[in-house]
Amino acid sequence: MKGRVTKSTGSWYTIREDSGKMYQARIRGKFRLSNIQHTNPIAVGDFVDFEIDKDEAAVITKIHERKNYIIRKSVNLSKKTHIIASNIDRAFLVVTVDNPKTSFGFIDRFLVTAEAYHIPVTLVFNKMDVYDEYLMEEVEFYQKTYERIGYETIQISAQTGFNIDQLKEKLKDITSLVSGHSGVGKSTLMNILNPNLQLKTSVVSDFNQKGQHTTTFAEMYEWPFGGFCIDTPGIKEFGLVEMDKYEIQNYFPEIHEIRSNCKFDNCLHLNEPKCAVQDAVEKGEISPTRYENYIGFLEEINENTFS
Ligand SMILES: Nc1nc2c(ncn2[C@@H]2O[C@H](COP(=O)(O)OP(=O)(O)OP(=O)(O)O)[C@@H](O)[C@H]2O)c(=O)[nH]1
Ligand SMILES: [Zn+2]
Repeated sequence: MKGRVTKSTGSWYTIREDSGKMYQARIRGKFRLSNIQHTNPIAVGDFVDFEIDKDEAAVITKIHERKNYIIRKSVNLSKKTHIIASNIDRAFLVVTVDNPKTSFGFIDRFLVTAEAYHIPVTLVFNKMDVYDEYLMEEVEFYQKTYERIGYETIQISAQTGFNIDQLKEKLKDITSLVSGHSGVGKSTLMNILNPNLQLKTSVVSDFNQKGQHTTTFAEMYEWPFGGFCIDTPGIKEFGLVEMDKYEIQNYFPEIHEIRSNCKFDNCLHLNEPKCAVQDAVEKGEISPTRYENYIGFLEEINENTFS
């Protein structure tokens, strides 16, 4: 049988069979032993083969190759990482320009990490119902900045329902991740997209009241209109993936596109002569804030390397 892992506790895995029927499954030891890189051999989002053994228990027999996956550092001290979720078709980053204001820095950090993970991103501008003319212009400025380098954007209001049908069209039939920092209206949005999600919120708080481990696990939900959403409680942003200083430019599409025009192959676009990227910033073809954030991320990497 074939299915997809929708939830994992570490020893039990919930599998949604292709027909929609749910199973509780275990894994065979060999998966654990063969896993040298990650603490969890199987993650939410994985496509798996499974069978029902002689004791009527479901057992996972095979994991299909992952298209992509997101990770976090393992809680124990090992060098291994924990796979949070896999096979994500698109991430939707909910942002607001007021109450709270999402910064370019936060957005760019998210985009760089998503690029490193090979996950396309749509920027969702929420709370459009409350913006005055000035803030609307700010939204449009952000949209222009990101659309011209290839990111999709959409304006919505989770409160009034503005453009929610258009957003559903984008979420339909794919596996998505919805992120955003605290207060942007992510929960409000999830609840209008899927009223069943309200259940989950209360389950999580019960769990915490018992004084148990507060690490919550990712879980995959089916949207009522088709497609899946991977919820990662407690994870507001991706952790920065470990990167080499020469690698970062690959995750800025507008830099990546023109870097071969720089005089030096190993140009970092800081103050090297005949640098196509610095020229493009000067001509206004590359957004100055994007360029500043590129330099900021480079500096962070340098600090980590020397400490
Ligand atoms: N005006 C307006 N308010 C909104 C909208 N969406 C959410 N809000 C309000 O913004 C506040 C934060 O919304 P939440 O849905 O709790 O935000 P969140 O992103 O889930 O925040 P955390 O729970 O901290 O992660 C609440 O007071 C919502 O009522 C919107 O489209 N318009
Ligand atoms: Zn350069």
